[in-house]
Amino acid sequence: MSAQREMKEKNPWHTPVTIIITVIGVIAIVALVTVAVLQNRPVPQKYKYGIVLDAGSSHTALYIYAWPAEKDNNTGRVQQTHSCKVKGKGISSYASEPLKAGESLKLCMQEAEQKVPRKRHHQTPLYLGATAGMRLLNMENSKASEKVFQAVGAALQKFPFSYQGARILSGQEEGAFGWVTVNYLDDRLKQGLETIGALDLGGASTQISFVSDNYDGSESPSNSVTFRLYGNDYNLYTHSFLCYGKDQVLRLALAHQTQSGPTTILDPCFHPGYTETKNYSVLYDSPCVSDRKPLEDPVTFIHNGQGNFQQCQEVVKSVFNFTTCKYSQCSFNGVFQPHLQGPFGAFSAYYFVMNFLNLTDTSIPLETVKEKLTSYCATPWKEIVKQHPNVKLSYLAEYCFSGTYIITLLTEGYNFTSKSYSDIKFIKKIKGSDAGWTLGYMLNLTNMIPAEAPDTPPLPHAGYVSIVTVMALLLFILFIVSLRPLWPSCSKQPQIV
Ligand SMILES: Nc1ccn([C@@H]2O[C@H](COP(=O)(O)OP(=O)(O)OP(=O)(O)O)[C@@H](O)[C@H]2O)c(=O)n1
Ligand SMILES: [Ca+2]
Repeated sequence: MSAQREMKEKNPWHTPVTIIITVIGVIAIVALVTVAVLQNRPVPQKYKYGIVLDAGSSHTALYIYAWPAEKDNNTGRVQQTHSCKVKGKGISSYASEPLKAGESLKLCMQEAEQKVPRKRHHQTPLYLGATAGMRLLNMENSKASEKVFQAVGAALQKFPFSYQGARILSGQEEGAFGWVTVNYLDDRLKQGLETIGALDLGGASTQISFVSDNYDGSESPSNSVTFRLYGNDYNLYTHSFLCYGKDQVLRLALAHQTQSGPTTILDPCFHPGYTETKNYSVLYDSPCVSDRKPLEDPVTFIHNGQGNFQQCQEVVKSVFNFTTCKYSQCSFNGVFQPHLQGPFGAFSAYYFVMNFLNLTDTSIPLETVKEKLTSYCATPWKEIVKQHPNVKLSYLAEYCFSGTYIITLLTEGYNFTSKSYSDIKFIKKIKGSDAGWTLGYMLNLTNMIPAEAPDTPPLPHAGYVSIVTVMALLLFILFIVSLRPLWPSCSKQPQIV
């Protein structure tokens, strides 16, 4: 008995003071760890949404973007979560039946209603931006373009989103927002990295936008767009060539070959054996070519293919004017262009065409690309149709022309060389979001790219909690150690025998 009592007295952990301190300490640690764990458990992420309709000349596409609800201001955070291709042609093709332009959007809009959570519908901004097709219709018949916008606006307002209007983008906006999109998606803006130029090829216009160190915007100010994004200043060169999208350039090329009003043409840009009867009035029904219509022409002409890349390039070159330039240097049609500075991302029809032709790899020498095009264009139409049974014939017929146009536009038009050609990347998407002007347009209208870099806390939250926990533990241990004189065993003096 007495031995047991002696042991109890000697064990310092059995004194009331140390027991209380230990219990309090354990409770404190448990509380701290619980707080740290609770603070860092993954909470279900809430998202905000935005919808942009890209009303292009050839078709309309709807894009849904989403971003974490609390972090509107952070770069690289907005992502495309869904896209929908509207059935049928672009809204400008409904000039004579505007109500149908509105109706055409319904299916994609209903899809958007399903994709955006119901409780977010009312706060989801919805924009429609129209590009070159509506620019041309507006030039040709402004009343008709107004009616199309009215019909489209009325149709869009029937949906539960926050409709922000429909309008035509200027060529500068289209070019600049395409540039913002690719650089935002590639995380180049927030980090202040070297930017990527943007090359966009549509059906009715084409855009080139890039930052060049020796361009300050003073020469040809109409080509200059300045931005301050995340604390960095950008002086962007941008130009949009109306009528130089691939569908309108095809009209220009055919106009060049039908100047005298022939009944038959042998077109080097179409495959041998291709033959189609075409209507003069349809071909010349566009402000891009209407003033070139032959005075005396038959109703139709027979469009025969010949399949000769080199001669096709000559036809394509004829649609560019290289003779006038009042600036230090020009691309074509007397338009100023500073020295090219890569890298470049080339998207939309650049990608569709080069992807179809298996030519997206720009490490292939330009000479080899031309050889491949030469052999592709020379392939008989019958064989091309056989090789691609699932491709729409209207698309299929034009890839020889389109490939030739792309190579000619890049080299003769914009002055890419055999060397700088490899600075171009043909792309469709970056990190899951389509390259195009729509994301940049929405980021701008929702003020989601700040001019100044946002302040970031020096430590992430998890790091902060961990450090606090470790410090608290250390303090607790120090506290226990500092109480050592109170420990019963320590207070006893060693006995010298
Ligand atoms: N798989 C596809 C899809 C489209 N196209 C062609 O690509 C062009 C349309 O490109 P797009 O970027 O969609 O043009 P839009 O936005 O409609 O036109 P714009 O920007 O000029 O208003 C059209 O000539 C269309 O025939 C193609 O060759 N292959
Ligand atoms: Ca477009």
